Amino acid sequence: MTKRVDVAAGVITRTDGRFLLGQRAPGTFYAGYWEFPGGKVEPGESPADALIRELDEELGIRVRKVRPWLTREHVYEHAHVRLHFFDVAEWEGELQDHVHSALSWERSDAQGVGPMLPANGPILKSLRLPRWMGITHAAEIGVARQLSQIDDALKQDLKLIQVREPSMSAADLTAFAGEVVRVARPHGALVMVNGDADIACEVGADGVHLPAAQLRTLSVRPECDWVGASCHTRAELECAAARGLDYAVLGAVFPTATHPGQATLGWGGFGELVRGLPMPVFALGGLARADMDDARDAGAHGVAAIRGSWIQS
Ligand SMILES: Nc1nc2c([nH]c(=O)n2[C@H]2C[C@H](O)[C@@H](COP(=O)(O)OP(=O)(O)OP(=O)(O)O)O2)c(=O)[nH]1
Repeated sequence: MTKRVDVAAGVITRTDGRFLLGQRAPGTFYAGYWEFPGGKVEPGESPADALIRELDEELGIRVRKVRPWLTREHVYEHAHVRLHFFDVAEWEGELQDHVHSALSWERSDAQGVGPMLPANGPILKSLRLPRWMGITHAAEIGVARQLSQIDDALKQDLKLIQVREPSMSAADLTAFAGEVVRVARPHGALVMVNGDADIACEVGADGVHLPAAQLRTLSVRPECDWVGASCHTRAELECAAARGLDYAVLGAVFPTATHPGQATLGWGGFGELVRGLPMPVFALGGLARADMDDARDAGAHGVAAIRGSWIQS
């Protein structure tokens, strides 16, 4: 039977958005490959405590705060590894590497070093996902007004848009989504189209976002670069994970105008539901920019919002 090993690894991000990778030293397993700093969880230790210890031993830094992010499993020749990835939110000290051949600060969109450890491919893809997702409601406020709000938000820092227009005809959705893709491109923002992979492809969007009902009946992953889904329960989140989806959106955290009367999770309920999942999960429901820290403390990748995303015009 393959040995099972728990490993804790940390994403240490600089203010310019670059994250730290280390190159495995000669004489170790997969020498020369690049990894996130971290190491094995010892018996009786929590993954978070293991990471704090490893970052002190490996890099000489004192970590003040880590936030759970993703948990992925990978079967290597030597062991079945369960990797607990954390966001290293606060740390102190000077980096002094004691174990790697080299360290490098890398960008998620244009990584300069390689090869990465085989388990880390999806992690790098997850790091390309922006933290804030703006969700459209053009059918409610009018296409022209929505496009102008998108334009304003893109000029600020919006990098991820979900076109969600369940009441639009296919023709109107195609035209609107095509326009969103056109305005988003120069800003390097990703666009996902809710509910229709064919339209997503036709307009050159980056991906498709599946409503929960479509997720439940999905047999094969749509052929889009990015595939995400809306989830409300642990079973739906596990379904999204089992289908190899790139992200999920989970809500409602707080009451919303879109779904009045819907039961809410609060941050405690949200944190319970997302624990141990392999893909990033956005928090949704009654949230605004100011909620980002609470969301990430609860284990969210970021925040998704309809009303909270758009600067009123
Ligand atoms: N630290 C870290 N380990 C990773 C990443 N991705 C990945 O697959 N791993 C795997 C490789 C190893 O099997 C394990 C890390 O264990 P480790 O670095 O403590 O130990 P090791 O196998 O090199 O050897 P040792 O401690 O027994 O000397 O997790 C990553 O990004 N960071």
